[in-house]
Amino acid sequence: MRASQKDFESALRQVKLWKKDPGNEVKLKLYALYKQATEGPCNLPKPGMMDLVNKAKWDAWSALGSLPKETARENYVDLVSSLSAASEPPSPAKPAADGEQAGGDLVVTSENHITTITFNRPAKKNAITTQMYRDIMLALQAASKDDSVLTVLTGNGDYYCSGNDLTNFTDIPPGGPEEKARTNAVLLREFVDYFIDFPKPLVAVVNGPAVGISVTILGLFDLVYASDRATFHTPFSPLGLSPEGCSSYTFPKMMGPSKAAEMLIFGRKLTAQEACAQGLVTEVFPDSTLQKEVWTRLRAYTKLPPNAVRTSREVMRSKGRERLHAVNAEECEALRQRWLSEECASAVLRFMSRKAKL
Ligand SMILES: CCCCCCCCCCC/C=C/C(=O)SCCNC(=O)CCNC(=O)[C@H](O)C(C)(C)COP(=O)(O)OP(=O)(O)OC[C@H]1O[C@@H](n2cnc3c(N)ncnc32)[C@H](O)[C@@H]1OP(=O)(O)O
Repeated sequence: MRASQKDFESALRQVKLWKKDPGNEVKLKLYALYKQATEGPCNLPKPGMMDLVNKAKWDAWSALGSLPKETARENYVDLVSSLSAASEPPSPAKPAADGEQAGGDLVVTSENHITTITFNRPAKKNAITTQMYRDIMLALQAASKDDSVLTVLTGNGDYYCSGNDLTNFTDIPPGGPEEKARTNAVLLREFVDYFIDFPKPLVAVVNGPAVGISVTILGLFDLVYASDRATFHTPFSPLGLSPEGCSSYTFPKMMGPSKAAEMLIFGRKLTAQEACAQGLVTEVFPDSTLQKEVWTRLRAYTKLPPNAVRTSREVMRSKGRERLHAVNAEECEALRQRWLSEECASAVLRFMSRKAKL
């Protein structure tokens, strides 16, 4: 099968997520194939004998002779997929040595029939930018059609996600705040709709604290596995906001109205154990074993007959879907109005001037 540009880009992202160093020999092979695939045959002058690293790279690249770019691309994808298949579960993305984040703010990988979407903005506690909302929708769209059985959301670094990036509210378009609020409401509704309509089991691996919209949408997930370091916080009132992600419906249903009110109206932060007791979290794991235990379990789940899994999920979900869409529409309209409020504007300003922390 020929590797497309998309396969190649996905392989490049996957390499950045490898936890283990594959060794110099593999790295040289990957380097040479990458250069051949993107630039064609090596026509650089040979580095001097003492320039050991660059000479090794030059040798590896030159050894590919006139191999066509497409073949190099294909060989690169094949090599990455063979090495990934033999490796450990997908590891959280690691920041590059110079502090730059590998793989962009959102990293999507697919292996062992699991598509993993990783928030990868650890320096900002994985706050979700407008671009990330769009990329999550694209990733869900692709995951709904790929050969994966499960789709996982997780975070890289110490946080799962600190919710909506509060600077999303600061670029005001020519149409003024009203236009911004209207556009945001439409986009938010579309974003949440993706979760409501997603056809495969959705799993959250909550590796650390979760805030705002990253918590509310958990009510639309099938499984929520959490580290014992995770906390669950929806500080909407202090921000002059109101709940979204269908949480105004899913949370009271799941935990009862008064526990939901404590979280969604009064902003009470839950520990992972409390969230588990309230039904928001499926199971809590010690932070040190979360990754190993969860990925082993998820891999076992992918071995179940996929059509049976999908059918069971569909019969469990179909009855509530229409209701969820109506709730989503209502929540987004309430938020459109909240975004135009003085309470919300001052909360965002307070955060921007760093006087406010949760
Ligand atoms: C397609 C759809 C597009 C539509 C867009 C519409 C948006 C829809 C939104 C729906 C409604 C809103 C839902 C929410 O999610 S509300 C919750 C918002 N989140 C917060 O209020 C959290 C704010 N952050 C904090 O309080 C603290 O940062 C936190 C407790 C999370 C961590 O504190 P800590 O002291 O450990 O770390 P720092 O504060 O120093 O943070 C490190 C850097 O990260 C930046 N940061 C963290 N969180 C956010 C955030 N949510 N938005 C922007 N930036 C964030 C923080 O500023 C630090 O940056 P610097 O190092 O540069 O100072």
